Amino acid sequence: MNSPIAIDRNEILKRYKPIVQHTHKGMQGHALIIGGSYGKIGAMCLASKAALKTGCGLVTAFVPQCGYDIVQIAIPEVMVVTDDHDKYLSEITFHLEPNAIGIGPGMGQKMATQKALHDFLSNTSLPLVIDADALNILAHNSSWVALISPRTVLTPHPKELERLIGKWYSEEEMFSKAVIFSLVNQVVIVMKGAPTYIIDGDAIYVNTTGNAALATAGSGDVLTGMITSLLAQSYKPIDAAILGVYLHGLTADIALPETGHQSFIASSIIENIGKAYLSLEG
Ligand SMILES: NC(=O)C1=CN([C@@H]2O[C@H](COP(=O)(O)OP(=O)(O)OC[C@H]3O[C@@H](n4cnc5c(N)ncnc54)[C@H](OP(=O)(O)O)[C@@H]3O)[C@@H](O)[C@H]2O)[C@@H](O)CC1
Ligand SMILES: Nc1ncnc2c1ncn2[C@@H]1O[C@H](COP(=O)(O)OP(=O)(O)O)[C@@H](O)[C@H]1O
Ligand SMILES: [Mg+2]
Repeated sequence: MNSPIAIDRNEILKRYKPIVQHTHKGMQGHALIIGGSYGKIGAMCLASKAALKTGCGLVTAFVPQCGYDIVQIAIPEVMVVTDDHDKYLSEITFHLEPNAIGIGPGMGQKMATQKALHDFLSNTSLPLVIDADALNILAHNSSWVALISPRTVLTPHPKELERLIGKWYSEEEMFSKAVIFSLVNQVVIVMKGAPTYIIDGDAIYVNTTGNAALATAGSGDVLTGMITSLLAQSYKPIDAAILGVYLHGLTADIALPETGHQSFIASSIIENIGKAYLSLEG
């Protein structure tokens, strides 16, 4: 196994692209976030707001109908498109041209949603982040992994990773299975945890930011929105994954002296994205 490359400030400054003065919202990229189900629309609010606060110009959320008012009221800056079904996704069709898509937060695993994911993956070649229930559906239907476009970013936590690549009995075996999965399927794997590793073929990166304050509901949903936003802003998938994971962790390092571990919540990540960016400029 290659020794991991540390994702530190130096690595980030090689990749970070400051905003150009004469940009406009149409140039900043349009992110589409797909997911949500009855009782889990919050995951979509978090991911969509995080996408906006990471800098893309436009964000649309695709949710079941029960999510319409919730997302519109929670984040007026986000546009909303709804599925025909009230409580879960049943068919993912939209008439927009996003630059990147994130799919999975709060999506659930109903049979109709599984079929919708299958049809969606068969028909999209846009830069993509796959998270949460979309990963779980892929794990149940392993042949569908072949439908994923090359360079897609997968963001499993340890349980989701295990469902996807199977059990491991040592850390070495975990890395070897993840590297093989990445090579065979040509995907970037963000192995979330403490620390988070990023696997891009046989290249392995380890993040240096973040702390236990991130062990809170919805912090992965926020990360999905952040990486999707960076993809929509034309970052290469590996750079979007590296920068997204670094900034996400940095928010918790910045906020910790004020919030302590306990009162830091997923919304605190979103609130501190601006300070995390500013620390790159200094
Ligand atoms: N407000 C909302 O709308 C929210 C909605 N959400 C949405 O809910 C959906 C389900 O997502 P989910 O991740 O909670 O469920 P699931 O895949 O069964 O995994 C849970 C199990 O995984 C494990 N595990 C996790 N982390 C681990 C670690 N670091 N290290 C080790 N193990 C770890 C742990 O297993 P255990 O240790 O208990 O065996 C745990 O019990 C999804 O769509 C998501 O987007 C949530 O984001 C919350 C906010
Ligand atoms: N102890 C910890 N130290 C650093 N990061 C952590 C820790 N616990 C969780 N995280 C981070 O928080 C996020 C959790 O993601 P996930 O489990 O998908 O949350 P959710 O599904 O609730 O949104 C990941 O980015 C993970 O790396
Ligand atoms: Mg998650």
